[in-house]
Amino acid sequence: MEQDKQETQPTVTQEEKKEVQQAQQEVPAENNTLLQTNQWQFWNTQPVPKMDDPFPETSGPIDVIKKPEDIQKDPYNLPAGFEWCNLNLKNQDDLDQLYTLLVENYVEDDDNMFRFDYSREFLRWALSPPGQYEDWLAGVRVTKTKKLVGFISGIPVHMILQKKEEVIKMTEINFLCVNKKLRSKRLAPVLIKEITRRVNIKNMWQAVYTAGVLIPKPISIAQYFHRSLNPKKLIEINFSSLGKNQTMARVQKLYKLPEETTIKGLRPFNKKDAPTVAPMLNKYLEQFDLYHKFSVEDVKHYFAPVDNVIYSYVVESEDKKITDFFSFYCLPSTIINHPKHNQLRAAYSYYHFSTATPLKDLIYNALILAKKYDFDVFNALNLMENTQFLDELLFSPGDGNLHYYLYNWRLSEQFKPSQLGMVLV
Ligand SMILES: CCCCCCCCCCCCCC(=O)SCCNC(=O)CCNC(=O)[C@H](O)C(C)(C)COP(=O)(O)OP(=O)(O)OC[C@H]1O[C@@H](n2cnc3c(N)ncnc32)[C@H](O)[C@@H]1OP(=O)(O)O
Repeated sequence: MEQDKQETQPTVTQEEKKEVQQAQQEVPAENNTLLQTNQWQFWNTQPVPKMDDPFPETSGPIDVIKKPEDIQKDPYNLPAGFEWCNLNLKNQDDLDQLYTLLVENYVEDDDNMFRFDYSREFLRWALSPPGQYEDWLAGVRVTKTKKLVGFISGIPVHMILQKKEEVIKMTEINFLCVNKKLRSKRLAPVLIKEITRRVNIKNMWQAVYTAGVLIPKPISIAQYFHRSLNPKKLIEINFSSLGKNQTMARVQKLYKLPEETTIKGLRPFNKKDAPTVAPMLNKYLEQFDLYHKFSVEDVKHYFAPVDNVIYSYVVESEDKKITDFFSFYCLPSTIINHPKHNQLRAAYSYYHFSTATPLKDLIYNALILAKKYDFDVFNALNLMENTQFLDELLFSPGDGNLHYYLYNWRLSEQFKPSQLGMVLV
């Protein structure tokens, strides 16, 4: 939800910006008491840095690698009446069950007005990348009814940290979810321990994940920014509101976009572009301290356009050379209990690179396309080089933070959002 209720371009001075950036590097003040009581019953047992640990001289793993024979062979015990399952998203019934679990129980905003509604096609796309392991989509079912009540996913990623040459093969964890009726029963730690076991079996010892909640210990804290595309609807659903002295007509005029894109040579990405796009994207990402190194197969999978899932574009020069790239993904939210609207259509800025067209122009064209595809809002995090375009393209800061985490890896520094080169869906 938009934090700034003013539907105008935020007027933030450079100094204020610096302050915000600095604050983001520190643990938020309201969590100081948690920090002192050190109350993390589960997280205190895990190989993650403590909130107040000093930064070491060098980065590296926290726990030693276990010998294969020391990795627990059997799944972790579940409470009586529940059982483990592997989800196969090619199976329509499994896909339907996962969709239903998430659409009814997954992440909501702080005011419980919106809940993510990842579509079935989106889940299939996000959870079936090249090299996926079938037991990394771990579900918990009620033994009697087989109803899916818990889930956690891992996908393989090849990470580069702090500009080192070495690729660290790890897992990206996402979609941790427990049915609302089973909350606060310590099921989440069991899901996390079980996926850890399944990842360790594949001889991988690190993970990357993001969460709205604060747990020990974020490597960085990014912030969401929102660009209105359909201001009338956003105001009607209380996502944003009219500022003082503003009229709906003025706000609509402010956010109006052209019907057609403005960059010559802009066209949808095609799988055939992957061998060119993969090295260019990796080259762009090299400037950041945390990123996933994309293979050609990854690029084909992650960026081949799919309606209502992923939209990707390249800019081609007159001599047919690809110079720039941008993409955004489609993640609607259910609008909880609204008399008129039931879904917020949100586009999220994903990966991009630019060698000829300024980034601001690329994202301006992403906005035009997102509007054309009937999205209500375009969201972006303040990571990578995104602060270059947020102000000028009329994004307003949101009220939620996104914490980035690494499992079993201690960093020698706290990352600023601008050091992050990775977007998790
Ligand atoms: C080497 C490989 C390693 C692989 C694993 C790497 C780690 C992956 C880590 C997971 C990355 C996930 C990335 C995403 O998917 S982030 C999205 C998370 N999902 C949601 O927010 C959906 C709505 N909420 C729920 O479904 C439940 O509230 C969940 C399932 C989140 C917790 O269920 P419940 O509310 O019924 O709680 P509990 O009684 O079972 O358990 C309480 C314990 O769980 C800790 N908790 C709560 N929320 C989170 C959270 N988002 N990440 C990590 N830990 C979390 C909490 O601090 C407490 O521990 P401690 O305070 O006592 O210490």
